[in-house]
Amino acid sequence: MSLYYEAAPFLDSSDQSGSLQSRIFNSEHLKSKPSQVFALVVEATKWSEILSEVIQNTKVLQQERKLSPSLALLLVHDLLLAKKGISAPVSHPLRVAISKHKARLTAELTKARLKRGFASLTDLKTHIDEGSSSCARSIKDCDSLAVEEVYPTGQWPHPRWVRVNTLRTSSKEQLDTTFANYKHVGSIEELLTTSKGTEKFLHLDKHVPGLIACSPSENLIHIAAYRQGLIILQDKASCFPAYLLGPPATGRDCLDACAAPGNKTTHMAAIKGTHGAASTGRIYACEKDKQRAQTLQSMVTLAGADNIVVVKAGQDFLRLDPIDPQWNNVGSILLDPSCSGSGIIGRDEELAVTLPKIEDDISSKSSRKRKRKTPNFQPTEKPNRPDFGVKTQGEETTNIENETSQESATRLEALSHFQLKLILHAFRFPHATRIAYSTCSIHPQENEHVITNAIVSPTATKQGWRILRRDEQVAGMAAWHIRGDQGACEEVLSASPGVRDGVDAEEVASACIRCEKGTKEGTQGFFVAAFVREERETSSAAVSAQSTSGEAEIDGSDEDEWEGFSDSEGNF
Ligand SMILES: C[S@@+](CC[C@H](N)C(=O)[O-])C[C@H]1O[C@@H](n2cnc3c(N)ncnc32)[C@H](O)[C@@H]1O
Repeated sequence: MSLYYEAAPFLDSSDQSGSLQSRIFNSEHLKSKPSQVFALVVEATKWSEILSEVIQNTKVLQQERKLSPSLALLLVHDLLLAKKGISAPVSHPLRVAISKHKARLTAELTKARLKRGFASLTDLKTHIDEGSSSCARSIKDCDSLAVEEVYPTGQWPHPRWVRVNTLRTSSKEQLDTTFANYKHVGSIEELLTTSKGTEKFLHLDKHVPGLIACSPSENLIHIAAYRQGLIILQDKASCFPAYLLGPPATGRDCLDACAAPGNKTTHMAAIKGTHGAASTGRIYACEKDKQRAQTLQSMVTLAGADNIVVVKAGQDFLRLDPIDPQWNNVGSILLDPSCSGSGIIGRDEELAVTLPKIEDDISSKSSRKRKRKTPNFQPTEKPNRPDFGVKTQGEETTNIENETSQESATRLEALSHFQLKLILHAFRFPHATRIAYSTCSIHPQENEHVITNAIVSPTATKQGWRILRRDEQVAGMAAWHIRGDQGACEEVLSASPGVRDGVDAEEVASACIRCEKGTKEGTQGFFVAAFVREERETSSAAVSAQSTSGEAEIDGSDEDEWEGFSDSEGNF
């Protein structure tokens, strides 16, 4: 019997006894692999709202009488979204029945996507993944099965992270209403391994205020609190940058250099909002991509942050003039630039679909760049890639890891330069005293190397920037146990001896915060660090003079060399 015939009853079933996975894995009638049935049902469920609309609009069910709604949903899912397409021979009646409608189904999916304001299928996928999960609620009721059998990748499932939007509500209010029927558990591990019938569980995060972890199977995108912007689905690691940056002194402005889709922007707004709307200052949110800026604007409005956030649609951060008087009040800058996205859970498939063009852009731009000039501060070209203890690192195949080592080194080098360039530009805002830098990459080339290169740059020295040490960080971030890789910092320092005395690799590494993916912490792969300097009076003339010296080879390079990188980001 076909996989689809076997999976369909699980979609139809009103049987809620036990979790979906226990019902599938304990079924005695399956001929297909239970893990395959389980993955298909979970994925199709995540997409059911949109695909049902697509199926209805194409009137496929009226024309293909042998298809039930569930069968059609499963088939359309695989036809339009699965990497390998439909798992049946070309002549299989189900495959024939659905494939002949492919053109209309694809067109309807595009319409459904645009109607929801998503510029690309990748954006929609990210949104869907944020709103649901391919992981099961619990593995406890599958005690007899190895984790690998339940989760074929061997990874721990990813909790559903919820940030309470304190611009619109409070944690107490949400715990008393939206989450009133949830039982509290003491750790993520307990959350991921607890299941009792239909009972719901949550864990209050110990590191970021107002952050809640729910079971992976929790589908919150349909609930009122989400639709009204009271809660925001945001991965734990993605909440670190705004929290680490910290609420700036009241009245000071913030810049979010790379803002769309806006999770960190609205988190910053929520932190600033606690000062009271009148005295918060503004957040200027730059987004180079105009379409993504529309998503950003919608998110800002939904979050109730319109009175704090000013969206600069189509604005390239690198084209802002730091000494323009309009930025005189900017005290903090958040830099969350485009990156390889190697830390994102479920990234592999997405990359395979979307990255070829971007990779082409990066490699062609970077080879053009090499012909022109060599920057003073080159991120180390071929660093040893340390093992950060990511459980599944060997199994992860991001596009970068699939490339030849020369291709991936070239691409990472290009990304590193872009990221370093953003930081050096941020250093020039004369009245800024804090900068947070983050990526959803696990590669040291985009993380420790960039941070250390920035600290030893002439701009950092002249402008007085240094790393924000662990002991100076806000309590939750100082307490986080996974820190940066010292060896990676040492590589950069040893390549630039004497450039800036007093920079200590151990101190820099411990100031860096890392998150690993696929572990019991329930985070994605992520990196964040912050820079700080004392408040000082810097005349515009002095800043201007400084900005034209030093690392001009980096900062003076043609802006268009950096075009093409803007979509390689991971968005949470
Ligand atoms: C990793 S995403 C940012 C995610 C966002 N901070 C969040 O938490 O929702 C990077 C974004 O930066 C934008 N971007 C890239 N280069 C930029 C530049 N030079 N100026 C402004 N935006 C840029 C990209 O278009 C992309 O939307």
